[in-house]
Amino acid sequence: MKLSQVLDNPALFRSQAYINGLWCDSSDGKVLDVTDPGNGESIGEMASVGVIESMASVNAAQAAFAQWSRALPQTRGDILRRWHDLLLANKEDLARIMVLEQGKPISEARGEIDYACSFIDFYAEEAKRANIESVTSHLPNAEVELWREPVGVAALITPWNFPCAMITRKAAAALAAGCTVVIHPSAETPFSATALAALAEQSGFPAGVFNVVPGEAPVIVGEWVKDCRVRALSFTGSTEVGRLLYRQSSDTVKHLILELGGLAPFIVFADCDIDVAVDEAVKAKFATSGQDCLGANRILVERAVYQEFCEKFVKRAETLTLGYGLDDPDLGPLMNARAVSKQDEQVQDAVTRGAQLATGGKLKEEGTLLYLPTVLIDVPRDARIMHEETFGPVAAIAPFDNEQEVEEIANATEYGLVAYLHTQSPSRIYRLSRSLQYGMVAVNRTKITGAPIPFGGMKQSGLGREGGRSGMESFMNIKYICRDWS
Ligand SMILES: NC(=O)c1ccc[n+]([C@@H]2O[C@H](COP(=O)([O-])OP(=O)(O)OC[C@H]3O[C@@H](n4cnc5c(N)ncnc54)[C@H](O)[C@@H]3O)[C@@H](O)[C@H]2O)c1
Ligand SMILES: N[C@@H](CC=O)C(=O)O
Repeated sequence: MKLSQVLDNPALFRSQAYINGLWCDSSDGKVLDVTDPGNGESIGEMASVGVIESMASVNAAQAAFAQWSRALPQTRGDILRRWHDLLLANKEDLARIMVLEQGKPISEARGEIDYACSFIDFYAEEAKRANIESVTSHLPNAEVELWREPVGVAALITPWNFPCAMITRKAAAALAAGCTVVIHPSAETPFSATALAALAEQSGFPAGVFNVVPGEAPVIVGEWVKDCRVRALSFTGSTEVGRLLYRQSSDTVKHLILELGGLAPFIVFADCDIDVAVDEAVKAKFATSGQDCLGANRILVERAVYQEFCEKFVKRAETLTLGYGLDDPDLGPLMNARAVSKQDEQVQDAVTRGAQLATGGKLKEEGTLLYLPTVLIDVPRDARIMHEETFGPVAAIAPFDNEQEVEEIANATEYGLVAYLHTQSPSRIYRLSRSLQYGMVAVNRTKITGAPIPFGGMKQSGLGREGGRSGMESFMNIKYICRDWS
């Protein structure tokens, strides 16, 4: 099915880059073929632009910065608000675009549009609150002020698993702060990005403020990292590419926001409500077919309730439906064949090292990307799945005997994005919330994200925060003014 055939609003189907308020093809005519992971069919071709367009996007964003950064915050907020309203008005079409290019179930896609909108809503307000701060002076006859000013052009690089929300979480914050943006979406999901650009154009962002540049990532982003005019780089994606961009940005000392991979521990103590813990673990593992940076990668269960938990979890996993996103199953397909191979490799490795495969471990049907919800139990600590992000529907469960042991297992990783904890003991909640080396700790629940919170990780899960007040401050410099009044 072609994307253009499933939209009520055909203006959302854009197959070109959006630079300086104009839609453009690649100067060398290159295109990307985008396929539906649900059936392998081509849904359309997107312009795959190169160095010329990448540089042009920065030229445009730099030229637009002077006016946009000086616009009243209320004006920026009003335009963001119009963008928000247009996204909501086109929610069904945006959700369908996402299903066709990413594969997720339509209910999840609709949920993502709401989530994406919530960031624009939040920052349309927050734009007005970049207040000047007065500091009580430490010097005689001096007035001390801190001003918050936009850093300049911001490069935003986003992954395929949340094709809209990862863009709005960055772009709304940067635009509210007064930055102009150049956005590079993943090659797997460029149509969501250009649909957002079509709505941004309609909202009235001046030319050059909002640019979307699809194509080969190393070519496009490679220009941006070198360019001194790009003052901030906000990246969401794998830790591997994050490390590369960190190195590449060092020559021009950019502000960096890195939202990288995770290896979340999901810790279940015997004193918790096991049925709740099972329900929450199923959500934390299988949402978006496990293709979520917050996905529960290691499910660690206290030995006294281990067997009960495993039986209930396996039963639940086996009831989950798997199918085509528009039919709204519980799980959709994986993004590509590489993701399928990774599941197979991690399952094989765990089994070879002594884990038991309780269910799944293969595709629902050969030739598809529909990987069965899979549960491995008694997974040994040296298995790959206990150290490498799975990013798929394979759950790894292992027992533990005491708090000290589980804390040590949970922290024995380079990652530190989110940890889940299930226990009724207030003192244990307090102790572990302190000692878990994670940027976010979810206690007796799975859903914790939203526009007002500072999303982000520690260690090699990233730098800086997105969302909330800190999300906007990431795109601002503090200028210190000291005035003599004697
Ligand atoms: N922490 C978070 O908020 C968060 C959110 C979503 C996804 N993720 C992570 O993202 C990963 C999955 O997404 P992905 O497969 O799209 O990640 P990825 O790192 O392969 O790609 C992310 C983005 O980087 C671009 N990119 C790829 N290679 C590049 C290069 N050499 N130079 C410049 N840019 C390059 C891609 O085109 C894409 O736009 C997982 O590791 C997941 O945990 C993190
Ligand atoms: N699930 C995350 C995105 C990571 O993949 C979120 O809620 O923002």
